[in-house]
Amino acid sequence: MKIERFAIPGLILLEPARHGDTRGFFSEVFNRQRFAEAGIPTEFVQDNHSLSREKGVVRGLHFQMPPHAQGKLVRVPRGAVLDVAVDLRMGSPTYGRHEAVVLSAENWRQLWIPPGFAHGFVTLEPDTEMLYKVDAFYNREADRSLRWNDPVLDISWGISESEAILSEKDRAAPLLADLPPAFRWEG
Ligand SMILES: Cc1cn([C@H]2C[C@H](O)[C@@H](COP(=O)(O)OP(=O)(O)O[C@H]3O[C@@H](C)C(=O)[C@@H](O)[C@H]3O)O2)c(=O)[nH]c1=O
Repeated sequence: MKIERFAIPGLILLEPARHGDTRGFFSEVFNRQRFAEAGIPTEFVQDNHSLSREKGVVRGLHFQMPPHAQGKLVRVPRGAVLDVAVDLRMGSPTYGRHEAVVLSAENWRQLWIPPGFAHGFVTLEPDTEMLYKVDAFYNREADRSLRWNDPVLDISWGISESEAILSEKDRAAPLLADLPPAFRWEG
């Protein structure tokens, strides 16, 4: 399994092996021991699956307030996304900065996003499915959005506001400057 880290501490990109043969392929997409060795020592409590019908669907940027903060292990078994994680940990050397990576059925990459980040993605292909494991349960009251195209975040989504297909909740999401501080950097 290939493992890559970023300038933003905590984010981990993983690429599990895919064993191809004439029938297709086989892949261990999650192995608790190997993922723990890679720095993801967590117990997951929920598996989520979403389908986005069109190219240009933007979901995010989302997070849950403590004590319901979620770490997310995301992957794309069908289609492709540009996946984005924004560091919201107050005091972090990379607070407000983000990473954006392509996750696709083709590149087979997974992104580990620890608690303390806002997460979102834009679909690069129609009929894109996202699967992700989370380490805390969904909590509707703790669920928050951050405006996907807040200029302060400076994220290159590759689409304009008029092209983006968003939920009403995400369209009305607040800017970073208007969010209450949610997370503290713990080094
Ligand atoms: C996230 C979630 C939503 N729901 C419900 C609430 C709502 O009726 C419906 C759709 O919810 P949303 O519009 O929030 O779905 P969506 O916009 O796909 O939300 C997801 O976006 C990505 C970027 C994430 O990082 C996820 O954690 C999650 O926030 O599903 C659950 O029942 N459980 C869950 O864990």
